[in-house]
Amino acid sequence: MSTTEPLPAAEAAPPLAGVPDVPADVLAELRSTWLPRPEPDSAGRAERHRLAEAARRLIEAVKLVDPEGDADALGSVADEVSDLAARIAALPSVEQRTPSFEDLQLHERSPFVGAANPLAPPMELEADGPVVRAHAVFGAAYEGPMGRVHGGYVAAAFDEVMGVAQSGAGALGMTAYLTVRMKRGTPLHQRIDYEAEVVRVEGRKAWVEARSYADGVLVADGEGLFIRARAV
Ligand SMILES: CCCCCCCCCC(=O)SCCNC(=O)CCNC(=O)[C@H](O)C(C)(C)COP(=O)(O)OP(=O)(O)OC[C@H]1O[C@@H](n2cnc3c(N)ncnc32)[C@H](O)[C@@H]1OP(=O)(O)O
Repeated sequence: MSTTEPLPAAEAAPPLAGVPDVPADVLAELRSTWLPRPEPDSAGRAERHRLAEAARRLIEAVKLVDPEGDADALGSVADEVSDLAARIAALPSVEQRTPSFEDLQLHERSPFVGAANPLAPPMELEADGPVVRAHAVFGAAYEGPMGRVHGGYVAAAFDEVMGVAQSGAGALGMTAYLTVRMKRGTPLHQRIDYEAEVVRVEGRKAWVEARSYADGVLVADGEGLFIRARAV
């Protein structure tokens, strides 16, 4: 995959031979975990999303704050944030009850697209069908080389969009391997576009290809093998 031509529109992609025959209602439910991003189903969930967004801003601010600045001010906010963390930890935890469907949604919990996960940029998923399109902006907390996204996060973003592509196509596997060619640095603070599609399925194995672009320029491409668990 060395072209910078975008993949064909999802609607135009032909049905993929070999994809297991997953019942339509099961596929629809799977796809509903990533597209479209649902509105919060409760006031509490909306506030949890607002909290996660505030935590993202906190992470970014902590990453960027100057240690040569006012040490007393730094110490004071460190105490306050520590107190806040303790207050949040004292609230009821999702791990103390049976998770709901909404709790389990990728859009809720994922470290890439999860609205409730402050580690998620968050990435936005854009398309239905076998071709997944996504975009994300990575802040300073994701920095590896100066001004560029850390290679581990570059690869992890591919895992997410490839995982969604094979899941959405009904392959339902887990990543067995992932190869990412980092052709240029992935810049921080600007939109990175992704596209991924299942290219081959054999039995429980699905091969997925993906590409990422910054301002229309190919920055990385790769492929992965996803293997569906044996039927039990
Ligand atoms: C709505 C959800 C959307 C999801 C979005 C998020 C996506 C995130 C995706 C992930 O990050 S998944 C988490 C990271 N991956 C893992 O934790 C996987 C850990 N590994 C495993 O659980 C198992 O190794 C695995 C399920 C991948 C395979 O175990 P199996 O016991 O099913 O494999 P088995 O030994 O039966 O081998 C089946 C075939 O696959 C081949 N194979 C197995 N592992 C392989 C490997 N690593 N590389 C290449 N080939 C492999 C194996 O040779 C064999 O080939 P043949 O059928 O041709 O003989």
